[in-house]
Amino acid sequence: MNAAERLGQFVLFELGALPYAFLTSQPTWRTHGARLAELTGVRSGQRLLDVGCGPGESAFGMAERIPGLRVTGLDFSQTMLRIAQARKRFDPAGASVELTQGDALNLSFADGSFDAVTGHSFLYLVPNAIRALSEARRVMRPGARCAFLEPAQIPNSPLLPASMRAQTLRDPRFVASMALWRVVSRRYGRFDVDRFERAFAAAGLRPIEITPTLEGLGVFGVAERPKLAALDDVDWTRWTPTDKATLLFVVRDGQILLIRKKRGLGAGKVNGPGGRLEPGESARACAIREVQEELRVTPTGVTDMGRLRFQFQDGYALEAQVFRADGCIGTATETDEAVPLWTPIDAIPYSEMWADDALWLPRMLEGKRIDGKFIFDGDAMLVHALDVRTPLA
Ligand SMILES: Nc1nc2c([nH]c(=O)n2[C@H]2C[C@H](O)[C@@H](COP(=O)(O)OP(=O)(O)OP(=O)(O)O)O2)c(=O)[nH]1
Repeated sequence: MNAAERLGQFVLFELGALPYAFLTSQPTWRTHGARLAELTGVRSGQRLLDVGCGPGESAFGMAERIPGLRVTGLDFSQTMLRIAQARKRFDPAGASVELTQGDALNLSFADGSFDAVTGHSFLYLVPNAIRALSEARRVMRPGARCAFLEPAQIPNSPLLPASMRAQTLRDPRFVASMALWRVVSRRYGRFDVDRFERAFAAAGLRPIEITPTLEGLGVFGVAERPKLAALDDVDWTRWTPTDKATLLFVVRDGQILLIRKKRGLGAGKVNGPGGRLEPGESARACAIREVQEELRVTPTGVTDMGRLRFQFQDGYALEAQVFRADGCIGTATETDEAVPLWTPIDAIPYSEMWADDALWLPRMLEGKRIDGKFIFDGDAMLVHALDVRTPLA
């Protein structure tokens, strides 16, 4: 960005923040913001990211329309956010909205961490709309939708249609906000069906609907992050798990110590003992602690046998480090977490285990190191890749 562009941004987003907040604090702006949330199909309890939230009118409108929705409003302008913070205190929906400063072209949120992304008058102002949409796609869970309201490209039109000008006395702020929208978007660019479709496609989003609004001055663009269907649909180089967990298999005298899991992820299934890492804990320490907690034994001769990466369709991602032990101290005992199952190695009940276990557990028991990637939809394994290596002596 050159000096003139930086100055333009400062004037628009910092100096202009207060008048902008004044003009956009009106019911029509709020209603359109709320409509954006509805267009994504997001529900109570889910998380929505509103990019370029400005002074927050749309974000508050969404939180009000869908009670229980957890809205994160993001903007890069300190002044806009300061105004939004002040308004949050007295807005009836303020408590459901979290405000954060950030760059929409480089979001600091984890992959798949939102159920919806919205933007009101946002894409037309960012220097790179495709980059902004790609980032939105990354932080959306597969199958989630995004919705944007942008000024529309309408050839040879007057500044405002006569019907809108006629509302000036009744709703001067709304009419003024529309006039400002038209003037600023003449300089920064506008959207139509074609531009939305091209931008969505370039960002890997599937268009759902692109419809005019505001008497033709605005256009809603709604798109979906396609569900995961192939391993390449996940960027494994940037992949960060929501949780890290462990699995540990004690193998002694031709038998393997399995459990019938009583609670947590995969309850009811047969598995190895294991669980999620506590803050600051190493994978090895976690694996040993989980065996102690679940079966009241302490594993000995513990070896790291590799890792498994699970990406779930709903956005949850789990990395599990797998360990093997050649013995344990104590007698495996039932707890409120697990029932111990000493099982002959040739009678492992794979049909009662996670679908992927039949792929890698036999290889691990042959002494091979494993590295697996899996995409799951609930309990169903959709695709997988397994790398098996003979460990160095
Ligand atoms: N064998 C196998 N284990 C899996 C698969 N997917 C998966 O999450 N697991 C394991 C890894 C973890 O040991 C366990 C999930 O952690 P957990 O729910 O037991 O965690 P936790 O003990 O911390 O539970 P909680 O206290 O939070 O309830 O499930 C899989 O596909 N195969």
